[in-house]
Amino acid sequence: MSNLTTNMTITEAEREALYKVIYSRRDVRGQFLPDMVPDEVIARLLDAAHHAPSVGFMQPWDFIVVKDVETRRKVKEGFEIAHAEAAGMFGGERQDAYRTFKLEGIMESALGICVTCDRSRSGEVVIGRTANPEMDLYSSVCAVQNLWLAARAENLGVGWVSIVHHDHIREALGIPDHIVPVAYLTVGYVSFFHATPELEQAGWLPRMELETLVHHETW
Ligand SMILES: Cc1cc2c(cc1C)N(C[C@H](O)[C@H](O)[C@H](O)COP(=O)(O)O)c1[nH]c(=O)[nH]c(=O)c1N2
Repeated sequence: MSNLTTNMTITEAEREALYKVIYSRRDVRGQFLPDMVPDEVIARLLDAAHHAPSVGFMQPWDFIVVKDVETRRKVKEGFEIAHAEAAGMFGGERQDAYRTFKLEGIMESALGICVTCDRSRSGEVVIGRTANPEMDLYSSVCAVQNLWLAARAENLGVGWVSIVHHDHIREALGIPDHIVPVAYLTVGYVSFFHATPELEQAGWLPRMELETLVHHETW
C-alpha cells in the first residue's frame, strides 16, 4: 500500500465513542462556565473544521476567533435587535414561550468563532457547484458540524447564534463584503450538557419519528 492510501479500520470502541459524541452533542446557551479554553484546544477544533468536506475541495471557510469582550458586546447588541424583531413574529402563547427561552450565550461563553464562506475562493467554475450554486455555503456548514462534534469530544459546549442579522455580524467583526458570515458560534466549557434538546424539554417541538422521515425509492 502506498502512503497515499489507508485501510485504517475503526475499532468498536472508537465507533461507540463517535456515536456517543453525536448523540450527546447539544446546542448550549445557558450552561457556559467562564473558564478559558487553551489555544491548543481551539486549534484542534479549527483543524477538525478545516477537515470537513467541501464542494470541489474549495475549502471556502475562514474562522474568526473572537475573545475580545467589546467585540462580543457588539454581537450581543445585534442579537438583542433581531431577538426583539423575532418575538413579534410569533403569536399568542408561542410568543410568551419564545420570550422565556435563553437563545444565546455570547457574553457567558469563553469565546466566539465565526465561520464564513468565501464564494469566490477558487474561481467562478467549481466542481460540484455548477448546477447548484449554494453548495459552497453548505460546505461551510459541514465545517461547523465538524467543529461542533470535535468540541463535544473536548467536553466543550457550542451554541449557534443565528438570531443576528448578517450585516451586524459583518460590521462587528470587520468581515469584507465578498465574504458571507455563515455561523456565529459560542464556545466554552459547561456546567453540564442537557440530555435532550432544550426546545424539546420546553415542549416547543418533539423529536420526530425517524420512520416518518425515511422514504424508500420515491417520496
Ligand atoms: C442553523 C442553526 C441555527 C441555530 C441553531 C441550530 C442550527 C443548526 N440553534 C440550535 C437549535 O435550536 C438546536 O440545534 C435544536 O434545538 C436541537 O437541539 P440540540 O442541538 O440537539 O441540543 C440555535 N439555538 C439558539 O438558542 N439560538 C439560535 O439562534 C440558534 N440558531
